[in-house]
Amino acid sequence: ESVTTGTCDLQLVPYQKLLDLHLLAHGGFGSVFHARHADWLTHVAVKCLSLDGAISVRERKILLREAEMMQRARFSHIIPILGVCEDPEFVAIVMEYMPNGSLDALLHQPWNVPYVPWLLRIRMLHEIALAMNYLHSLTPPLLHHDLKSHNVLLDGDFHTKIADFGLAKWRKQSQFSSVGSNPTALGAGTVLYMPPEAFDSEKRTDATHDVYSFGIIMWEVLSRKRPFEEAMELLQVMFSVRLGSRPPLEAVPAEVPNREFFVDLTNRCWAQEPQDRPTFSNCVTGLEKMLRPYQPIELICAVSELMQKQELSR
Ligand SMILES: CNC(=O)c1cc(Oc2ccc(NC(=O)Nc3ccc(SCC(=O)O)c(F)c3)c(F)c2)ccn1
Repeated sequence: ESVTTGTCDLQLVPYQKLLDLHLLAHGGFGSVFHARHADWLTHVAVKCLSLDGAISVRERKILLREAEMMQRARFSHIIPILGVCEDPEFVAIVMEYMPNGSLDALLHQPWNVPYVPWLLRIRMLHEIALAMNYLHSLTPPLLHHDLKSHNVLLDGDFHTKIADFGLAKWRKQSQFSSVGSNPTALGAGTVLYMPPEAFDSEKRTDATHDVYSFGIIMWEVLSRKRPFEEAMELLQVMFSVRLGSRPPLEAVPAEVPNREFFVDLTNRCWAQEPQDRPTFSNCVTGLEKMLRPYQPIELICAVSELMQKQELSR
């Protein structure tokens, strides 16, 4: 019993197989629950659209479109979809549960995570660039347009998985829906990762929009600071970004290995002119060079060091 979308089929998950459902995240247009699957014996994340009451035809269509997109986006560093639940009174997407939460939480909760090894940070940036390079190399390219640290999730081994909660805004009906009209209606976090051209209602953003967002994420990973946290208003961020202002590169610590490379790559990713930004394949090539000098065992030690310190600070 499965739903065929695109190449391989999705499992149809009966609602009664989802045990111990409890709320993980809630937004204007949807909710995400944690659950255990009765047969698979694994933890799953379940996303349903929580519009008023009954499941509308429109709601079902939107969720199935998201499932198709996730199906099309299947890749090693993109959150894996496991199935869809299509009961009369409950329609949802079932996907892998990410036990280590979001990159945003890892970076900005120093009391929980006192230290994030540089080597692990470089691996994370490399994996995000790989995932985005994959999306952009699909035909037609799959543009994310909401890449932010909140949408980067971490599995049990702290490997990154690109996600798109999309709870605060209507699913992208078209890739080129310009947000110039009312960007502050989007989730607050979104504006911080939007390139200057996105604030021009005439202009359409393209693949370089995601590269700009990646530049902001790179700064955030290396500085462990929130971008533009000094700004009082999102409108301030929009105007200053359009005038060329960016988070301060001095916040990238001196002890970052190959600091010059990261400062340069960050500057190029968040360039004011879209055509001056690198492609994700350029980013992957550069980041791979940064990882090459390390032995695999060093990464394993970095992850276990993080786990131990996280354990201690619990
Ligand atoms: C502690 N652990 C957790 O809290 C947790 C929460 C969790 O919640 C969700 C996260 C993401 C999604 N949905 C989603 O990722 N959809 C989607 C759509 C399109 C594309 S393709 C690119 C694009 O077009 O954006 C794509 F890559 C992804 C969701 F439904 C639930 C999942 C796992 N663990």
